[in-house]
Amino acid sequence: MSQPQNLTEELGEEIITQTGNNKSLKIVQLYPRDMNIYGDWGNTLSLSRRAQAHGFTTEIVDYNPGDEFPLDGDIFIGGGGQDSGQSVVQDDLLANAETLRMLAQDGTPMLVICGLYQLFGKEFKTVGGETLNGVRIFDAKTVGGEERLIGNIVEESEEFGTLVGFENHSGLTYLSGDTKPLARVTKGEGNNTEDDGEGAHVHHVIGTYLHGSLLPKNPAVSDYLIKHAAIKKYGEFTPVVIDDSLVEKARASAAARPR
Ligand SMILES: NC(=O)CC[C@H](N)C(=O)O
Repeated sequence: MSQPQNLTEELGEEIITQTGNNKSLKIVQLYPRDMNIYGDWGNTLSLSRRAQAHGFTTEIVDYNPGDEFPLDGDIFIGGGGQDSGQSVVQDDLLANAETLRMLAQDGTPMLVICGLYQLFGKEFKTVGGETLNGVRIFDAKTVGGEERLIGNIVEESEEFGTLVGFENHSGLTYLSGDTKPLARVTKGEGNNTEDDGEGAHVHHVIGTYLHGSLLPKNPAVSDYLIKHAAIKKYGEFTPVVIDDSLVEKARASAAARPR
């Protein structure tokens, strides 16, 4: 199914609500035209709704190749894509690599999933023999594998506790240097088939193979992104206690599912 040209325009009325205070967060979705599969748009929507529940007004901005880069973004989020989609965005991404590195070092929260996670590393050698250079926020290299790693995944993260989700990738990612994994896999594969690491986490930038059900099923990750965005912009974050009982049921059911 083709993506709408501008997801924000399509759903804008619904997702931007006034909450009566003057605090707002701008969420930038990176490359929704080419990098947005397996429900990744749902992460953006979920993040926006969660920020609204914490009392913020939210604005979602799509960033596609050639657009003016939204330097005033408070949270950057990007999804997965096929190798071909990654190839399409590569030049634009590299043109913005220094800006993204600067924002990351400055503490801007970001969440990048699968295909964009791979491109936030140093390089991705595709199974077709192409080398895509990355942004170098993560000290990570990815190599295209012959086999796809597909299925439900459960992992334990120091920062977030248990994370549940779904992975679907052939790229195998290897971390080095100071880049630590986001979590240790207890069910599924994660970064590669050799170690139990999944994803990566440096500054406030999270890379992961968990797709569109990540933020709806793991609100602690949304809260982390919102908290760091709010502290960076306003110097404070006062969380609202949100009833997560339904989420807890969904998490328990996801964790119990077979691979
Ligand atoms: N789901 C994805 O984003 C896939 C990324 C990459 N093309 C891979 O298969 O490894």
